[in-house]
Amino acid sequence: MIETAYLKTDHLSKEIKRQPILKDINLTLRKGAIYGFRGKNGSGKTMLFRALCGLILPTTGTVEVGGVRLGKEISFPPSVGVLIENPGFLNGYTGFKNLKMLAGLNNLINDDRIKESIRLIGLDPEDKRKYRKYSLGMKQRLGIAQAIMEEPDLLILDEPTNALDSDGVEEFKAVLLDLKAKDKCILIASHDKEELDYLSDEIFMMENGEITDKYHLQGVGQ
Ligand SMILES: Nc1ncnc2c1ncn2[C@@H]1O[C@H](COP(=O)(O)OP(=O)(O)OP(=O)(O)O)[C@@H](O)[C@H]1O
Repeated sequence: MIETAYLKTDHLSKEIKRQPILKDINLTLRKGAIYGFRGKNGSGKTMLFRALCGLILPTTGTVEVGGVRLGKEISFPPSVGVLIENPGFLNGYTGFKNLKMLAGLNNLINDDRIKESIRLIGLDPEDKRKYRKYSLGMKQRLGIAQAIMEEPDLLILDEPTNALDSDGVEEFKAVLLDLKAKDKCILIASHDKEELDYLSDEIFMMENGEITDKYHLQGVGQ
């Protein structure tokens, strides 16, 4: 089978104030696969993810998504869902209203799909509590729902499960495997080796802004 790359980086490097943060990153990632990124605190996972979704520009090298170079023809990947750090949800809105507001930016999905995404990740779309009353894990679940609700071709999740209970982790895994089966390209950074090994088709190890090792796994559902 010939696998075509969906996301490709070519000698991607990033310096901030002359400090190298990312060093010569070369990735070729396809759709229908889950990629895990592991590495110590400060190894560059979040910065790499920022570069892959167009939030920072490389100092040298390129990022291509769907054959289009970021920062040149387009600023952001055409179809992307992102969970990096704290999403900018509004404290005074319910979970549903927060997602509805964000869904309104692209206008691709209806209320039913928003509610389904909330339900899939174990929250109640009819919950009348405001976001400020949500627990840490509920906030993280809503962040995941936001990232997946439009079923984007590229999904970038930075430590998506660190506040989740075991039910939340199971719901998360099921959602991701369903998206993988729908031919999405999925990237996850996590410190949980077991969870990452379970979900991923390939693992990249990062150290000091470099990819120092990678290994293939069976990948669940293959
Ligand atoms: N705004 C910034 N300006 C300068 N340097 C930064 C900035 N943000 C992060 N860094 C540096 O970039 C490097 C990579 O940080 P990054 O957040 O990507 O690591 P990480 O692998 O995601 O870590 P963690 O596991 O703690 O989330 C670190 O050395 C960090 O100090």
